[in-house]
Order: sequence, then structure tokens, then C-alpha cells
Amino acid sequence: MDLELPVVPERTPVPTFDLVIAGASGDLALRKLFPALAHRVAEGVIPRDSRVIGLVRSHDPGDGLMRTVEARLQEEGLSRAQAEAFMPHLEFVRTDVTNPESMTALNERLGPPDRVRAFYLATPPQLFAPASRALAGAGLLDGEARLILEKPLGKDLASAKAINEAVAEVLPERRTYRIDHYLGKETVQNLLVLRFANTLFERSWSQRDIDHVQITVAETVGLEKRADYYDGVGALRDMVQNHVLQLLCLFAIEPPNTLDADAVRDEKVRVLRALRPIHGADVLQRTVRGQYVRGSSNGQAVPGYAEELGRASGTETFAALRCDLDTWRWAGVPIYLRTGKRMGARYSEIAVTFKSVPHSIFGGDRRDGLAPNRLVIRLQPNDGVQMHLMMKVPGSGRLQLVPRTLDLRYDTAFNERTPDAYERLLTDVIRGDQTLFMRRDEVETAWGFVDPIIGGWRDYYATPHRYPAGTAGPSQAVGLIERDGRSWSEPELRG
Ligand SMILES: NC(=O)C1=CN([C@@H]2O[C@H](COP(=O)(O)OP(=O)(O)OC[C@H]3O[C@@H](n4cnc5c(N)ncnc54)[C@H](OP(=O)(O)O)[C@@H]3O)[C@@H](O)[C@H]2O)C=CC1
Ligand SMILES: O=C1O[C@H](COP(=O)(O)O)[C@@H](O)[C@H](O)[C@H]1O
Repeated sequence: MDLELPVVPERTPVPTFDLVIAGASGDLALRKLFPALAHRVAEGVIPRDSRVIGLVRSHDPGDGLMRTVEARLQEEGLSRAQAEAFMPHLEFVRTDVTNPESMTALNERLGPPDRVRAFYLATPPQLFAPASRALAGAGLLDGEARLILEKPLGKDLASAKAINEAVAEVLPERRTYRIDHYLGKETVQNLLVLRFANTLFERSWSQRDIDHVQITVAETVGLEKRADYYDGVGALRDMVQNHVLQLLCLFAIEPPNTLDADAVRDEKVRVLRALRPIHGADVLQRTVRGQYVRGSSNGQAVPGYAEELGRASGTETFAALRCDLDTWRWAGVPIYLRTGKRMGARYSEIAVTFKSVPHSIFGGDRRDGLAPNRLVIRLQPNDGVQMHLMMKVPGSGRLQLVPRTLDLRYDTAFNERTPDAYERLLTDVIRGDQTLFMRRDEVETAWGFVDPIIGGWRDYYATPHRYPAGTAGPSQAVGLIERDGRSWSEPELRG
């Protein structure tokens, strides 16, 4: 029996809107935002009169760009008919989003203010403050208009605060949408369902039954064409500060009393505040930095990070951390985080290892042979949930026990296309639902955890350890977990 939940915003209709995207000629818009909107048009979710207005700065907003978008939609998996159905919603305007007069002119092009208005800053974060001032100065943020900010939200706590301050001067928090696209991923949302729609796990979800947790976000891609952004930023700021800590939050939160945006976000902030700080010399024991060197990826030889960059660099492309949450529920349960580029496989998962049985009835020497239960929440690819259990090998001879896996895959459990994260997030903005967006205090608390690590790396000369592309990261990351008598869960990462 399917449960229809009228309170779930996905099921409420999307109102007619004007969505203005600044940075509309950029990689993010072409690869993610337009395809997401086109999928929503194809599903019939987007009202016919809704408009998507792309702002470009140096590009020609003419037919060439329209043709580029139409071609990119098909490269991203939409059919020709689906791409064509999206195009009438789209127009481009060449303008400077930071210029108040230009924004006043834009105001005249938009539909009546009774339509939902949303402004998406898919631009580098240096533009967030001037752009929001220009939009507000032109009256574009009046009424119920929403502002969407793409990550990264600054490069440290001070810059994040400055952006948040500038935005707060022109717009209330309830109309500010900070994107972390991991929150839009189906399996990330399913984490809340797994925990709070099933009693089975919740009763064991604490230090009483859980030994430790590993959160891995491994990528096979390298620098791609993002050197300007990535170098000097690195894996800790790019991935841990946002996506990985958000996964940690959803894994560890106390049950919110509803799915209301602030109820969920209040609980996430509590988790972030409970993170034991890592600073000074702690970084040498509780963190590992890495940078990939020449190796192979998907069977192809690939250059190292410094070769791709064309110069030596101290930026980490891999980070591993041992985190602890100082709460009753999580005391003594280490949470190991690991993320990197050019690793041996692309996957993201949360692996929860339960405690071993306290006593084996299968013979005094058998306890070591009983693998502890493990629950693996796989976010991508092959999204789903796996439970590793001990089983008896059938047969009447000697009693033999082996670990076996219950495997619940999304693609076999549901006969539906898994939408991309941005599909959900963009319509949530239009519907006015902030549950899957980061609140100001969340972002700042996460930076407050990350900043001292970066300071520790600087003060203790923690230069990145080298690891060959196509592997599990530097060997020192193995030491980080083995020191605690545990091991990383995925041998296939070693390439
Ligand atoms: N690409 C991705 O997958 C992801 C990107 N991001 C973040 O999103 C943001 C955009 O990324 P991405 O699309 O890759 O970047 P690109 O460099 O591909 O595009 C940047 C866009 O911003 C516009 N722009 C830059 N400066 C100005 C300005 N002063 N005034 C108006 N527009 C300006 C450019 O316009 P024009 O070309 O017309 O000059 C261009 O459309 C970045 O902060 C990035 O870190 C976050 C997650 C993933
Ligand atoms: O935000 C970012 O995320 C991507 C990884 O996203 P995914 O959905 O492909 O897992 C990462 O490659 C990029 O460096 C980072 O900025």
C-alpha cells in the first residue's frame, strides 16, 4: 500500500513563476539547471506561462546560445521533443546582475509580481553581496521574491558571514535558499525516511548498538576545467564543509517533530554544534590530506593534479577526518569522513557498523568469525540500502556461518526514473519549501568546524600526502582508521 502524504510539498502544484538565473551561460546552468527544469516541463509540473530568464554577462544572448542549450539538453538525456518543449519557457538577457540600473530594466521585463519570482545566483560567490543589493535596489526582491545562492558560500567563516550579512540586509531568511545539491538527492532524503518511518533502526541508532560510521564521497573525476575555482579551495572546503557534513547531520540528528523546514534544520544545527573541534596539533592525529599524482582512471592513464594545473600546489584533493559528536547518543562512536577526487571508483555511501555480539554461542573461538552487522546506505551509483547479516550455510554437516547481504536497490524496488537533485530543489524554491536548503546558522556552524582544521594544517605544515590517481587515497588515511582498530569498508576503491 502506498502512503499518500498531503503534507509533502512535492505533491502540491507548482505555481506560475519567473525564475531568473544569473550565470546562465555557465557550466552549472547548462549541465544541471536547464536539464532539471526541462525534466519538470516534460513531467507536466511546470505551468505553461512560467518563464526562465537567463542572465549572461559576456555571452551573446541570441539564437546561438538557445541552440547550445537545446543541444545540451539532449546530451543530458532529454529527448528532442522534451528539449523543444522546454525552449519556449527560456529567454536570455545580456546584463550585469551587480548593476542597479540594469536590474531596474530587468524589473520591467518580468511578469506581474503576483507570480512567484525567484533569483538564482549561479555565479561565483563574490557576486552574491553586490548582486543582492542591486536586485533589492531595483525592487526585485520585494513581496515574496526568493533568492537562491549556489555553493560555495564563502571560503571561510568570515567570508560566509559577510555574504549572509549582506543578504540579510535586503531579504529575510525565510526567502533565502542556500543550495547544497546533496540534500536534493533522492537517497539523501530517503535517509530521513529510513530512520523515522521505520522503528527497526531508530532503536539501535546510538552508541548502545553502533560501533562506528564511515561516510565516503569518492569521485573519479579530477580537476576538470575548474582550476580557477578549485585550486586554493580543496576537498575540505569544496566537499566536507557542505555535502559531507550534511550527510553526517542527517545520519546523526535527533528525530525532528515534523518535516517542517525549521524543525529539521534546528536538529541539524544541534549536530554541527556537537562536533568535537579539531584544531592545532589534533589535525595530525584526526585528519589526513592528500593530492593525487599520475595514475589511471577507468583504465586510462591520467595526469596528476599538479600536472593538470601546470604548477605545484598545496591544495588537497582528498581529505579524511575522524569526527566525534559529544552527545549522549553518539559518545564513543567515531564517524570517519573521506572524500577525494580521482579515486578508484565513484561512489557515495554511509556505512554503519554495529557492535559485535557480546558473546558467541557458536563456540568460544567463533566470535572473531562473526562479522558485525553493517548497514550501508548507498547514495550513488546503485542507490539503495544494504544490510550485511550473518547466515548459516545450508546443510546438515558442520555448522558454518557466513556474512550475506540483503540488497534493496532503488532501480529494482521502484520502476521510476530517479530525478536529479536540482529537479527537486528548483521546484521546492517555487513552492516555498526550505526543508532541503541550508539555513544561515547551519552554514556558519559548519565553517566554524572547518576553519580550525585549515588553521591546524597551516600551523603544523600538514602538506598533502601523494596518492596515485585511481586508488583509495593516501596510505596515511588507512592509518587514521587502523589506529582505532578498524578498517575502511570498501576494498574496491583501491582500484
Ligand atoms: N559547475 C558545477 O557543477 C558546479 C558549480 N558550482 C558553483 O556555481 C557557480 C557557477 O559555476 P559554473 O557555472 O561552473 O561557472 P562558469 O565559470 O562556467 O560560469 C560562471 C557564470 O557566471 C557568470 N558571471 C561571472 N562573473 C559575472 C559577473 N561579474 N556578472 C554577471 N555574471 C557573471 C558568467 O557569465 P558570462 O559567461 O556570460 O560571462 C557565467 O555564466 C560557481 O560558484 C561554482 O563554484 C557549484 C556546484 C557545482
Ligand atoms: O559541489 C560539488 O559537487 C561535485 C560532486 O557532486 P555529485 O553530485 O557529482 O556527487 C564535485 O565534483 C564538485 O567538486 C563540488 O563543487
